[in-house]
Amino acid sequence: MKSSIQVRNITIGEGKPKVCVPIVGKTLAEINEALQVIANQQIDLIEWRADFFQAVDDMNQVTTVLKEIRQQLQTSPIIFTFRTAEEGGNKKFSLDAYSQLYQGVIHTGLIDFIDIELFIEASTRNELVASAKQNEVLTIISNHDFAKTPSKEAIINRLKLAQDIGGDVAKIAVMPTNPGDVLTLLEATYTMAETYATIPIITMAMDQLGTLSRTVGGLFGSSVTFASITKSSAPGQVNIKELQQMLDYFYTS
Ligand SMILES: O=C1C[C@@](O)(C(=O)O)C[C@@H](O)[C@@H]1O
Repeated sequence: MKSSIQVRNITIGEGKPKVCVPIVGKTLAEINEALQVIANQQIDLIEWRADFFQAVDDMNQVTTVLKEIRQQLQTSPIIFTFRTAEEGGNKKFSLDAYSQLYQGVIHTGLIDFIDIELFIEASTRNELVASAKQNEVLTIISNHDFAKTPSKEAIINRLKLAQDIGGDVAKIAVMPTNPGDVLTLLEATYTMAETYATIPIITMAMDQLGTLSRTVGGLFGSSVTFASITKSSAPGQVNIKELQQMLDYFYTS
């Protein structure tokens, strides 16, 4: 099975994997600096990792940043992500605070995608998915295992669950401790993409060991790869220029 979605000027799940760059600034000034650098690069999507932003608990400031990003990158799809501390993020937030932030951001009309974690409390998660759909915001349902690489079956089951609860994209990032773990991730990706997926999937093995998955993961069915531009948002992200060169090597379109 193969599936794709069209968003703004790109089709996710078709051809060369799309390159996403995370913005990890702590302040509006730092975010603006990153936006200047991004403007000169060939990128497909940007992710605002709002858990790095100092004033993420102030909805007015969050909206100001989103307006700035939208204004400077008019054609790129924007993903909004608050990564919880439980899954490798930078700030502790109560479930209520997470939910309020997400509802607020969904209603701004400034984003294309919102990244909702698969394993937050289920009713809140489902409410957020429903709210995103009502407001025409696409959902990436995500899971991050910074401690290990789950079994092939467990990886597939998480991606399937993300699909079953209504995600538009299913994503998983795992931590390998040996090369076999990277193979497990790639095998799970391939089986999911070929056999079960009705939506695009994004997978990666983190850290240096996992670099292979960030460069050739697309051949196995992963539709987006995350690259660093100034600072990285996760271990093992390859710098955008090097990544683009490697992708050119493996894909023609
Ligand atoms: O989920 C992901 C993937 C990621 O963790 C990575 O390993 O590249 C980076 C995060 O910013 C993003 O939200």
